[in-house]
Amino acid sequence: MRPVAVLVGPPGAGKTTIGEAVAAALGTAFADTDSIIETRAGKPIPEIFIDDGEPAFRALERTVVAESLETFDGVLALGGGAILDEGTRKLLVEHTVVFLSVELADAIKRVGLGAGRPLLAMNPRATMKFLLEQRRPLYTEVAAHTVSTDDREPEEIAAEIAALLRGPA
Ligand SMILES: Nc1ncnc2c1ncn2[C@@H]1O[C@H](COP(=O)(O)OP(=O)(O)O)[C@@H](O)[C@H]1O
Ligand SMILES: O=C(O)C1=C[C@@H](OP(=O)(O)O)[C@@H](O)[C@H](O)C1
Ligand SMILES: [Mg+2]
Repeated sequence: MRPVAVLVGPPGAGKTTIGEAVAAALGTAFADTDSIIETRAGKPIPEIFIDDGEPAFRALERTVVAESLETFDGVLALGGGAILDEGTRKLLVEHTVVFLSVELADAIKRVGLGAGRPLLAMNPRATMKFLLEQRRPLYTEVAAHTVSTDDREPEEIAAEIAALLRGPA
């Protein structure tokens, strides 16, 4: 088993929201590695960062992503920072990866003051600007398709991705 598609992109790109809609359109399951991590850790992501630190979160993320890439049959959304890990990027070479791109203005509008994303809890605008610049080449490196989400409704974006995954009629 392997995912039908893997969604990557920065926080606020809409991986969770659009992933669910794409899975519904295709009649497949949806999973988000952040939710799996929370279930496994028994606590929300901000608490993992506070109690155990970011390196512990990244280690758990690496394990959960690798397992999901091997076993999950459906649309899989990754957390925005999963692609920072070189091993994860190597695994993604074998998969259909869709990069949901977003520019700073829309990303910040969507995540506000972090909304459960500990990396953005302080100084969200400067942090998001840094994350976008640091990660853009990594998202591009792993992706077979890039879909822009700026100034677009989730339903429209999901329909485009579902059509792309179905392939030519
Ligand atoms: N295309 C979009 N336009 C407007 N708001 C969006 C769009 N995509 C997602 N959102 C909103 O932005 C927030 C973050 O979306 P989410 O799916 O959690 O992103 P990610 O998982 O990539 O961090 C949510 O409140 C969601 O409803
Ligand atoms: O960008 C990141 O490093 C992170 C993004 C979050 O997921 P979303 O991209 O779904 O917000 C979550 O995995 C964690 O807070 C770290
Ligand atoms: Mg998400």
